[in-house]
Amino acid sequence: MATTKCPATGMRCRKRNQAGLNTFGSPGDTDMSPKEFLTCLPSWKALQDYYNNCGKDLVIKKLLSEDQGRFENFSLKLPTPQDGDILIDYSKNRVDKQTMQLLFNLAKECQVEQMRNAMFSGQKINFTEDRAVLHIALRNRSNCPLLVDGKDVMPEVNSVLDHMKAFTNDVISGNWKGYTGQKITDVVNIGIGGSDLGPLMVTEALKPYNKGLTLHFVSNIDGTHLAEVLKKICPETVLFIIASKTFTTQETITNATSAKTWFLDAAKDPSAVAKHFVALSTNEAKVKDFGIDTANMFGFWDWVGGRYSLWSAIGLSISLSIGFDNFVQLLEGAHWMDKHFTSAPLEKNGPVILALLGIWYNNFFGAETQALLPYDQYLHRFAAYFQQGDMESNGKLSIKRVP
Ligand SMILES: O=P(O)(O)OC[C@H]1O[C@](O)(CO)[C@@H](O)[C@@H]1O
Repeated sequence: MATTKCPATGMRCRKRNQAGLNTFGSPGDTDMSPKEFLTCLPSWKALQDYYNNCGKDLVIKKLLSEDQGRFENFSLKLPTPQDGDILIDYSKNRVDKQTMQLLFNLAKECQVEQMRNAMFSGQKINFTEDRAVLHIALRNRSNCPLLVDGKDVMPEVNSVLDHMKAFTNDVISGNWKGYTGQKITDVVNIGIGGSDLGPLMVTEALKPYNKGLTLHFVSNIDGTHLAEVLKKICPETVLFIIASKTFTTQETITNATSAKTWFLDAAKDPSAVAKHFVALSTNEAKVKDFGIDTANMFGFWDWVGGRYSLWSAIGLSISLSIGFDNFVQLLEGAHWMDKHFTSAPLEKNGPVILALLGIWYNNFFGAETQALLPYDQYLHRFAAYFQQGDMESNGKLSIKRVP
């Protein structure tokens, strides 16, 4: 069987060929570096030529004054079922019609649509770890079967959601009591990376929907992060969520252990841990070792990437903050966007257009900085969340600058 190098990693990509995906449309073996591989594509060369000839001189102010219909031509309105339109206005970018056409040609030559369909059908497109990339199953509100290794993952997804619902309702209503019989008032999520930033960003963004519990997030290995939170809470009324896909991450386990010591100093009785500690993880054995009752464990699966895990049990802190019904609405919104992504043609596809603009700026303008400037104070954590996704996708932390 022919192997190809993956342009993203340079690794030989037998797995991807086995999945019937011919990497980036390239037949057979190649010894090219990933960058060479990509830059040899005719669509890439056409973009480079266009950039050299006129793309580099595009000026937004001039583009706007020369084309009265620029806003209409370079924007998308995506009508949501209940919440009005999402407007994606990309008219204030250094692109013209020709640039966009060449970018769409690149996407087609790189088989973006085929790769997207492979991802949505549970194929193991994460060939370096031999895993499916299926966070979309977590928000698959249509509930249509999604198969990984021939097995429908939806029953397990729904069963964890049921567990999250029952638990959320119990804690918010006060049915769930602490070791002295008091209701929970504070929730501390201990995690890092995707097990922290996604829930932190969403609970901040959706603060107006908060149902009454106070949420805290601890991620830093510097003990003062936890110490400052411990000053604000009481062992009798706190719930610790230990959020870790692997349950081996040093920062998280260190902070979780300190939290447990602090708690037991007050409670004295190890059986009280069950009332105040829950785990979100894929690693049942490690959760048990830590001393958390697996009845209080909310599971997920290896096909959930850390940076996409807020849609999984890792979103329990979100559910506790805004209530389970609102958490489901969040899943519905993401599912709606997934449907748009899978059905809209590339030229009218919001996520595809935004990604292509990134490719244009990053590679042709050499822009190293991308600024996210949310006006809305509730979105103030968004940049950190986005940066983690960006860092992990690129395998490096990129501080970027748009010229
Ligand atoms: O959830 P875990 O296993 O503790 O990992 C935390 C984070 O560390 C990473 O593995 C690397 O940053 C992320 O992917 C993940 O979100």
